[in-house]
Amino acid sequence: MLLFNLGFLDIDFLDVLDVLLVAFLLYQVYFLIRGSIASRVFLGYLLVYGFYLIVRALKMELLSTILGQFMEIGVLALVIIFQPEIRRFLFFVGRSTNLQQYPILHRIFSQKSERQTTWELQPVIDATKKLAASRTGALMVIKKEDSLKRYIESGDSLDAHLSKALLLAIFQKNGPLHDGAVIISDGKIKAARCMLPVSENPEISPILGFRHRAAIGLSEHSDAAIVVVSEERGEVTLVTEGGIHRHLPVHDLQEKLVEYLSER
Ligand SMILES: Nc1ncnc2c1ncn2[C@@H]1O[C@H](COP(=O)(O)OP(=O)(O)OP(=O)(O)O)[C@@H](O)[C@H]1O
Repeated sequence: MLLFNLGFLDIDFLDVLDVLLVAFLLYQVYFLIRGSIASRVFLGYLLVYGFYLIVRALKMELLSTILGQFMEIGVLALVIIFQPEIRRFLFFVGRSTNLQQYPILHRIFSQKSERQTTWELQPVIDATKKLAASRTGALMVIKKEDSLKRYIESGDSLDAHLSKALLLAIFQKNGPLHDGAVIISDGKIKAARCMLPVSENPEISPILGFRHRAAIGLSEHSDAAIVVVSEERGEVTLVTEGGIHRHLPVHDLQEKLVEYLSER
């Protein structure tokens, strides 16, 4: 269906839709990679691509063949370079899809895990209170739906019953297990000394160091709830995919944790 004619250009409905979709996709890509080194690589690739289109339109055979080959390899190179961003994008798309609407998919993809109850979370709340009061740094990950297998495997396996005493012992300043994160799932401390992915988001306050960046990094890759106790300031922070809640009084932490972990 022809919409309008611009001199030598016939523009129909599908062309307009095509341009709008490309613009939307480019904006999403920009949104995902802005501020990172990847954004400069992407800009460089776009410039070379623009140059290639001009060279091809001018029918400069040799140059367009060379650039054409480069573009083909470039797509593969882009997939490798942007692997974390692509993963984040697909994760975001997958997460935005409410599986509850599709019972069969929900049954296939949702892991069966016991819901954390207030009672199960009590040791985390009590330990957080004590850790914050004594300004002992801590990083505690509480599993929701997404598997945290690779992060659990990065640490020392414990599979121990969750208790306040054990959490306090783990995060003791000179203890062998205090570095890294503890991962809690189904009322158990699965592992300690776990390594989390560090967020590269340039908008994170410079006041927050690696403990907080690791918590934010994990929230970009999973739906886990992460509790951080700052060693420097003794403040409590809860990080979830929904955002960062800083300066949390302990009773607010409990409320927010229960609310977040029980919502689907
Ligand atoms: N990628 C990571 N995964 C898990 N734990 C990490 C990671 N990076 C840092 N940590 C933990 O954070 C500690 C360093 O915290 P750092 O002082 O840089 O962070 P911070 O956010 O400023 O916290 P604080 O306010 O407690 O000082 C490390 O000793 C380690 O236990």
